[in-house]
Order: sequence, then C-alpha cells, then structure tokens
Amino acid sequence: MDYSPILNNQHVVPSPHVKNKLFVFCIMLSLWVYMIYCCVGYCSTVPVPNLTYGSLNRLENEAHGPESDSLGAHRDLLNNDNDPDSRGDEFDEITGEAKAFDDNVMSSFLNESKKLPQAIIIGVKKGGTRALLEFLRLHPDIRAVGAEPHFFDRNYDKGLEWYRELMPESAEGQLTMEKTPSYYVTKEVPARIYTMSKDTKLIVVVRDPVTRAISDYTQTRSKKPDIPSFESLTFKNKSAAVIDTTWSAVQIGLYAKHLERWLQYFPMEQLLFVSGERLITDPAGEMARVQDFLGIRRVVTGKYFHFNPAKGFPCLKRPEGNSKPHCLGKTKGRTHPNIDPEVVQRLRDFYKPFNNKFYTMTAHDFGWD
Ligand SMILES: Nc1ncnc2c1ncn2[C@@H]1O[C@H](COP(=O)(O)OS(=O)(=O)O)[C@@H](OP(=O)(O)O)[C@H]1O
Repeated sequence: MDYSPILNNQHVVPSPHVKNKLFVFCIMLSLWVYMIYCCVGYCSTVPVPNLTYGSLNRLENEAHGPESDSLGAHRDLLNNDNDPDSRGDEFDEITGEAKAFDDNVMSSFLNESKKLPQAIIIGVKKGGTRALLEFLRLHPDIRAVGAEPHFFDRNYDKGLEWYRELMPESAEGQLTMEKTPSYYVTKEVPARIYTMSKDTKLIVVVRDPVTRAISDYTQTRSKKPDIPSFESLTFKNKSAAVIDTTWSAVQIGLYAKHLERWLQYFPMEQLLFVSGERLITDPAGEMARVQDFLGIRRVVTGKYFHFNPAKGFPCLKRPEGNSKPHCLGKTKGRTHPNIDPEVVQRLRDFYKPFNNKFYTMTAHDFGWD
C-alpha cells in the first residue's frame, strides 16, 4: 500500500503546493482585513513612514473633530471682520456626507495631497460668489476651501505654505479652488497671483453695480444698524450730487477700471465673467460655462437645482431621491431697503459709461442698463 509522505510520517506536513496556496490565502486575507479596516475609517490613522505635512495636519484635525478645526480656522481667517458671509458654512449638510466619505475612505487610496489653487473666484463682493462656489463643490473634480482665505490681500506675509495648508486634500485630476471676493478690487493681488502661477484661472461673478452697492450697504447695516442712510453715503455733498467714488460700495462696481489692472498680468482668456443675475435665473446655464472654462465635465446640471419661489433663489437638491433642497443661509438674499428712486437713477447714469466699457472689454453685454 502506498502512503503519502504526510501520512507516512504521522504528521500533517503540507506539500510545497499546499504551502503556496496557504501563502496566497494569507496575503488575500490580510488585504481584505486591511480594506475592511479602511472602510470603517481607521486606516488613515495608521502611522505610515511617508506621511506628508498635509496628511499629518489632517490626522490632527480628525483627532479634534472637523467642527472644532474649521471654526478655529474661520475665526482666524475672518481677520477681525467677523463677517458671517465669509464663512464656509453654506450647504455643508449637502456636501458633508460626500466630504466625510472622501476624507475617511478614499484619501488613503488616492494618494491625495494639498495643492495651491489652480482656479480662484476673485470677486466681486455680493456678486453671488458663495452660490457659485457651493455649486462647484458638488463637482467630483473640484476640491474647494469653504472659508475665504484672504491670502493675497490680508495674509500674504504668511507665505504660500500657509496658504497651501488651508486647501483641502485633492487627488490627481481634481482642481483646487477658493473664493475671496475682495481680490478683484485689491491693487496688489493680480501681481501676487501671477507670481504664484501665471496659469491660474480667474472667475469673477459680476452683478448690476447699483444692486450690488445696495446689497453691500444692506450687509454693513445688518452689522452696524446706526450707519448713515445709503442716500447720504452715495454723495460727497448731497446738494452737489457728486457721487462719492471713494465709498467702497460705489468703488467696487467700477468693474472696467479694476479689470484693467488684471489685464496687465493675465490674458482675457484666463478670466471668466459669470453673470450674478443669470446665476439666479439660469444656474445650470452659467454652470455649463464655468465647467467648460475650468475644463471639467458638465456634471452640475439642471437636475441639481430647484428654484425656491419663497426665497427667490435656486437651491440645491440631490438628483436622485426626493430629499429636501438645501438653500444658502440667511445672510444671502437679504431684503434690501427702499432707496430713493432719484438716487438709484443717479447711480445708474453714473455707472453707464463704465458698464459700457466693461461690456466692450469682456465682449459680453450683461444688460444692466
Ligand atoms: N442660490 C442663491 N441663493 C442665495 N443667494 C444667491 C444665490 N445666487 C446668488 N445669490 C446672491 O448672492 C448674493 C451674495 O453674494 P456673495 O455670496 O458674493 O456675497 S459675499 O461677498 O460673499 O458676502 C446675494 O445678495 P443679496 O440678495 O443682496 O443678499 C444673492 O442675491
């Protein structure tokens, strides 16, 4: 009778063939255990030798919880302005789940890192910049910081590494973005962005300068209810009816003048002007232009928007399912005070030549007159 060597020795000694199979099985098992470990969100906390500074920072954030970190960062970034409109707290509920999934599961697989922004929403204040950023954040190829970094105007001395650290982790092929509306009107900013990268794509959300000025005033008054009337701030001397172009609410609306400064550094093709009005009436149409400009797929389409008649604005909805649409917070879409129609008309006349120049420069009639 033939005995196998195993039985012959009275011990269970696996043959080399079986050993190989066992080895492969163990490797597979370890991989599966690791993947399950990752899927419950632990693998990003496993110390690995080649951790970047960025990922270390993320681990620290996870340890303190995302809320405490972002609040701290926002306070710092607000730079005493304490402007609720600057906080990245809009639409967090709708993007929150996706972000958590990204952070906890995907980042370790995708070799993510923090990058300087390749595209920036540079203005204008009260143009609809928050809405545009939140619409863009729905796109899987966009990673954007929620709060306004104010790097190129207020925090430039902190250096590019400080700026990079504020950015979210992004994978290969994803665009990093931020929005700071004051960049468009700040003299030093074009040169500074050019120094960071002359290829930076620049997006400006523009809105009828008269409505924009009233919106700006409404925001200031919500924080300082005792400020003088819009009418008295508009004129240097009310009787002379000379418009005070040093008042920032008026100054910001001189879009053509500010654009001249940008064109000293960037070609027109690198700037995209988004209509703040159309962003409300046709968000999908404006988003198509923006996505084309950024060179990303048209993912954010009409199915993401639901017009809320009570609010008078488009809100965001998930294309699948029938969950409640999410609207921007109450600092967006404030009720404007009634302004003396004569003053409004004076402002319209004042802006007319500047608007026309702006239409010519951008080859786009925004229809404000
Ligand atoms: N979808 C949606 N929901 C709410 N509000 C919207 C939306 N799209 C554009 N807007 C308009 O955005 C205006 C605020 O502009 P910004 O976000 O650029 O303001 S800020 O500079 O960041 O403070 C804000 O101005 P006000 O209406 O004067 O408050 C809105 O008119």
